[in-house]
Amino acid sequence: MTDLAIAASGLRKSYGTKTVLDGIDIAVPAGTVFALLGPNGAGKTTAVNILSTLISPGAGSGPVRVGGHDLVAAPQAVRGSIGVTGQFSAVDGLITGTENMLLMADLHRLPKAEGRRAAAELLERFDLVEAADKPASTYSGGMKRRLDIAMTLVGDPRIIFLDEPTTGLDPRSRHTMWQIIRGLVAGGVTVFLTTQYLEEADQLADRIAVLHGGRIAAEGTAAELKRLVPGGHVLLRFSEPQAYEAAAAALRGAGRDDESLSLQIASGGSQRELRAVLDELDAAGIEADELTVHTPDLDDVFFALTDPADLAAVPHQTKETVR
Ligand SMILES: Nc1ncnc2c1ncn2[C@@H]1O[C@H](COP(=O)(O)OP(=O)(O)OP(=O)(O)O)[C@@H](O)[C@H]1O
Repeated sequence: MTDLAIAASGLRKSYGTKTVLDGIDIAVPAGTVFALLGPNGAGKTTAVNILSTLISPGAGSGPVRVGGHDLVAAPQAVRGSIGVTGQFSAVDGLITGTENMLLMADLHRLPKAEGRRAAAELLERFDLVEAADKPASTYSGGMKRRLDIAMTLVGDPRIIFLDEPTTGLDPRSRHTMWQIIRGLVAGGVTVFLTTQYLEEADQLADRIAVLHGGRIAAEGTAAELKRLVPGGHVLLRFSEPQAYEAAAAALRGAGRDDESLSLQIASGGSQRELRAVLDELDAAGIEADELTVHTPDLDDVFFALTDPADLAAVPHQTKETVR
């Protein structure tokens, strides 16, 4: 298990009587991207804060190792191997991009020349050279976020924590950020990210854990998680009630929506299954006005696993691990 960059078992944290983390296990192999997914207030930031030594693990937590160091016994060593980009920017708007970078270099006690070299190199890498001498308050949201990550990388950490790295960014900036994260991983960095965006986890993460009610409700690759939820179907829409009724009679077992004149047929979306539906329609001489194929996406997984009603009904839901 030495190749785990982050390993935590039975991580707990409570505030007063409120249990935020109720014993979660996390194992992130070095050089991979792990996404912790959860709705607002699920405890994602709390997990990041604990793993990055900003707050202590709650009583009863199992051992936690980050970068091979024990979190409680050697917090300084952990800090030396990680970088953290929090939800709220660490960028100081009153000073320039370069000055923000040099400030980080000072915090990392880099010799002056090395600090300047690292700052220049990172500003270049994050496409901030032109803006480098302008006050950071003039930067766009995407530029500030890039500067934030560049600052995180000053000490060349091998593990980085990104708490909701693209929240509030426009689609182009979000894609740029994804490219940056992929670039980091290609360079061997381990990334622990939290996100509310399923697409983001789908795009970036090797493994995804869904946090709900203080527990990991499910964990696996995006494909494995998608397999947890049924929901693949073919949707046929009709404009003529007669055609709709005829199709419903031909496709017995299809779910009906009489208002929208649409039929839903459970399907994995394969060519063979689609052809079977079309053959039955052809045989009955019916043509649908619209046909769409819906395969389950992470949204379906998220909604299936993080229904607030579950928490009231099943306070200790079992963890689903898919391999
Ligand atoms: N210092 C604190 N004192 C009391 N309660 C806290 C404290 N920090 C966090 N909490 C509570 O713990 C819960 C989890 O918060 P956390 O910020 O970890 O969630 P999150 O998943 O990161 O949510 P978001 O997506 O909204 O940032 C919330 O209900 C929050 O109110």
